[in-house]
Amino acid sequence: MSESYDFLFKFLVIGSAGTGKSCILHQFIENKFKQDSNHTIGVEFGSKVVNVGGKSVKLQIWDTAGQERFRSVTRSYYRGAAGALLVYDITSRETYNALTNWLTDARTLASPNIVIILVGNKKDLEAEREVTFLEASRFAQENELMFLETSALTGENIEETFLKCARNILTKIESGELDPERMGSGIQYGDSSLRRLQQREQQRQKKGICDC
Ligand SMILES: Nc1nc2c(ncn2[C@@H]2O[C@H](COP(=O)(O)OP(=O)(O)OP(=O)(O)O)[C@@H](O)[C@H]2O)c(=O)[nH]1
Repeated sequence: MSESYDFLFKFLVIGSAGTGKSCILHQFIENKFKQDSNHTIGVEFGSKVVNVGGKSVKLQIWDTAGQERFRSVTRSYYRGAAGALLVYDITSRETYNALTNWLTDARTLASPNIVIILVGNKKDLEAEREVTFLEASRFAQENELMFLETSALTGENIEETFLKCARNILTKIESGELDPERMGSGIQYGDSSLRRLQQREQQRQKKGICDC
């Protein structure tokens, strides 16, 4: 069955190994916690259509391996991504310290305009927390990132993370800051949008004929 949607956005999920990227994607798509998550080899893929501000948006999501040995493979998937979830584990300072490198990769390899949301995962493990909410919020602010803490285990803020990122991209399209027709924007018009654009163009042409 063909799906109808207004836009398609390409998303990446990046961050160090073991931060919970695959579990976040699984929770978002299947609405349940992936019990037996193994390290991702290369990349995995998922997609879901969501409603954002009255528009239907298909999210095409690439979940990348965090392990260094897959870095050359995963980097080749960055190109033309419209949005990214940059994930660290709130119980691991090491994964937080690695954020700057991941961020540089995303902005140089995907696009300087990529919309990124910083995600502090494993919020359910409060007793083991090594990174405070405040310091991560400051990092987000300094680097122009949105920010949420999530739990792929309980599902807290998982859907909101994807929606927040998609909403931000949509706002930028509407304000003209992002152009879906630019090569490598990571955005495509879906059937519904194309039909609407065609109708608008036909009306514009009709008006042009009447005007002269
Ligand atoms: N308590 C808790 N554990 C989590 C959460 N998310 C993931 N985990 C656990 O963290 C481990 C790593 O999760 P993955 O989703 O495989 O991590 P990943 O970031 O995809 O790892 P790579 O594929 O190696 O990059 C697993 O043992 C998960 O069960 C969470 O929100 N809370």
